[in-house]
Amino acid sequence: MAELELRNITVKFGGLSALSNLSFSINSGEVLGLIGPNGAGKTTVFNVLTGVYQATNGDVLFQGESILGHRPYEIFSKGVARTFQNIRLFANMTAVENTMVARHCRSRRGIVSALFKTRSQQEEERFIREKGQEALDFMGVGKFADTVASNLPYGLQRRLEIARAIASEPKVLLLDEPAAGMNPSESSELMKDISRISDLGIDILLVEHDMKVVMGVCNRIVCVDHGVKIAEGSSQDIQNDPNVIEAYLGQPAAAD
Ligand SMILES: Nc1ncnc2c1ncn2[C@@H]1O[C@H](COP(=O)(O)OP(=O)(O)OP(=O)(O)O)[C@@H](O)[C@H]1O
Repeated sequence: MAELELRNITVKFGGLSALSNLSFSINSGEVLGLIGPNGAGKTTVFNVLTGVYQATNGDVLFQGESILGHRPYEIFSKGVARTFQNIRLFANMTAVENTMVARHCRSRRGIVSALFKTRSQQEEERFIREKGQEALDFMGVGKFADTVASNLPYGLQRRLEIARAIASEPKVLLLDEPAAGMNPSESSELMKDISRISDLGIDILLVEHDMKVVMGVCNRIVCVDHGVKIAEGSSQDIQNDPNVIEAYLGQPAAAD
């Protein structure tokens, strides 16, 4: 079943079509890779799926219902979480506070109980902290719970960003270049993490330039170039696809 779907999406910036009539879906239980050369439109896809950009044409469906025109916070609350190409943590908050902010989207208490710190509010706050700590533990950064985010080394900040997304208990997680800046051993750890996240029942859309990571963890891959889908299939199909080879190398694959 399609969990999150782009249907005939076009996004224009002035005269430039960043996405043209693009359709694909992230299905239940899968890790879907989205690849393409620089400027192909991958981040624009994330911004459309999360309500940051509005499409010029087409529809976006979450669990079969249109979420077109919904605000980013509403889409996040429905269960679509993301990480960013350039890490965007709350730099002055501790690691656990970062995860707690994300978890608050699942809070049942209103503003009144928050203001008056009612007993039920205090209990819920404790619960939110526990859930945040669980997400940190899951991503292996539990012992840094009380460290201010900006004081964490880069690799741990990347892990914290994923922990923050997981703390919101998403149904779908969009990862934008999570291996950027990682060394080979960190990116091979990341591959294991992505599989463990998938095992939690979270569907994943992975944008990544590190092909070893993409080919290693994705069940299926979509390749875009100049905002158009040029190939879709298994990692093997994609590696052998002449359109993909041409998009990356700038010329058709040599015939035998
Ligand atoms: N806010 C914007 N205003 C104008 N043009 C934009 C905007 N966002 C993206 N673009 C353009 O849309 C095209 C697609 O950009 P996008 O960032 O989605 O590509 P990408 O595949 O994520 O690239 P990269 O791999 O380099 O991150 C590019 O030509 C880019 O310059």
